Amino acid sequence: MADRKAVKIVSDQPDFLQFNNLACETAGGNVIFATDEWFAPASNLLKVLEPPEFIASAFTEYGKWMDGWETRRKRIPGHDWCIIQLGVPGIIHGLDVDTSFFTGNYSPSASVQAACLDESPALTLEGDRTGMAASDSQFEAVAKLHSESWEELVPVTELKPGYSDTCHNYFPINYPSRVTHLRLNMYPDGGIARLKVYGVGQKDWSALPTQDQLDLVALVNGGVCLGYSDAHFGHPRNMIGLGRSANMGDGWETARRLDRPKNLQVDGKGILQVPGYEWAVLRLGHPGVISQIEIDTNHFKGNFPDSCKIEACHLTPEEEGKYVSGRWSSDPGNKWRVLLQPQKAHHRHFYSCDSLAQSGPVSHVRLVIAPDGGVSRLRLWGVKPL
Ligand SMILES: NC(=O)NC(NC(N)=O)C(=O)[O-]
Repeated sequence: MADRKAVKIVSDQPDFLQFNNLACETAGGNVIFATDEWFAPASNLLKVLEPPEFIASAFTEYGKWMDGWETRRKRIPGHDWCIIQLGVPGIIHGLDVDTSFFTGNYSPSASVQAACLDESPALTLEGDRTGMAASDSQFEAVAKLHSESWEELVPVTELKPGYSDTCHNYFPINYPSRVTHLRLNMYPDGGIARLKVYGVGQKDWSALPTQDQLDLVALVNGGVCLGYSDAHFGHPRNMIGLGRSANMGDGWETARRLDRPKNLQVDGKGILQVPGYEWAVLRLGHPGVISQIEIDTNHFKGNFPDSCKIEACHLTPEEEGKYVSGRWSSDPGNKWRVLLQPQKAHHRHFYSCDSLAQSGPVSHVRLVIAPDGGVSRLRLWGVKPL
């Protein structure tokens, strides 16, 4: 089941939660090694479409079925750890070590290390439920090559147990370097439901020929959502994920606006005349001139928007700073230029756009949907400037 839980930003939540999850399975994240996966596999850490669940009656031949990574009660020296390859390498701004439903068996402490292993031989290691010693030595052989590369992101820190009011263990991260791999250490053993790695992808744009068309807002190319008016059912960052969306949970979906007129009217183009709209602002991975737009409302069948419009502008990092204090908080009103006039939006649409209207490269876009609804994907094809 898709995550239909309301995405509600409450004031005591950290700002970094707005960024992309660079490690989740839908972004291509992968656990490449775990010291022990007796009760539950470490790959569960990266699930994103399913929030952690607890099924009281579910048991496996290994013990109680748990939705997370859970190791044995350790009876030998050492601690448990796993290596995660990020789906999208980038700059990490925060972590959520989520212990949901691990109460009498949560990991009491954890630490996180990071590395940039772009140039490394592929790490293709396998843990299993019984033969950890062999896998450990296999890993150590490779890890030795890189032992100097691992930096501490989070020191050994006590975790809170997985009750609904304590399960999120948030860690703001201030680490300016690009990360490709994380090592999650549990001290000494136990369970963690999910690891969310919030950040922004970083691509080597210098290696890309300028004439190449690229989806400039894609998660893998460094696109990021900076703010939105509403994300009740799904966060706008989902629109820039890989491929077509998996289901309705893998898209931006707002609540129904309450200011919809009681009797709806349309204009000459069939567009609803409504006072309200919803918006999401995204920063491109690199400024560029956009020539093609894709707006896909896949899976949103009874709840696609009536219309959508795209505006764009160019902001320097300093200018962006004026509008983003933690989150997108004010708006460069008069800087927006219309890139796509209001269009009906009810399936997968491709639009050519007028590069002249951009009068040069743009760095930010605002998708405006009216009155409300869901969009599964937004693609903005263009070229970076010469
Ligand atoms: N009831 C349990 O969860 N027990 C054990 N864990 C699992 N998954 O069976 C444990 O104590 O670690």
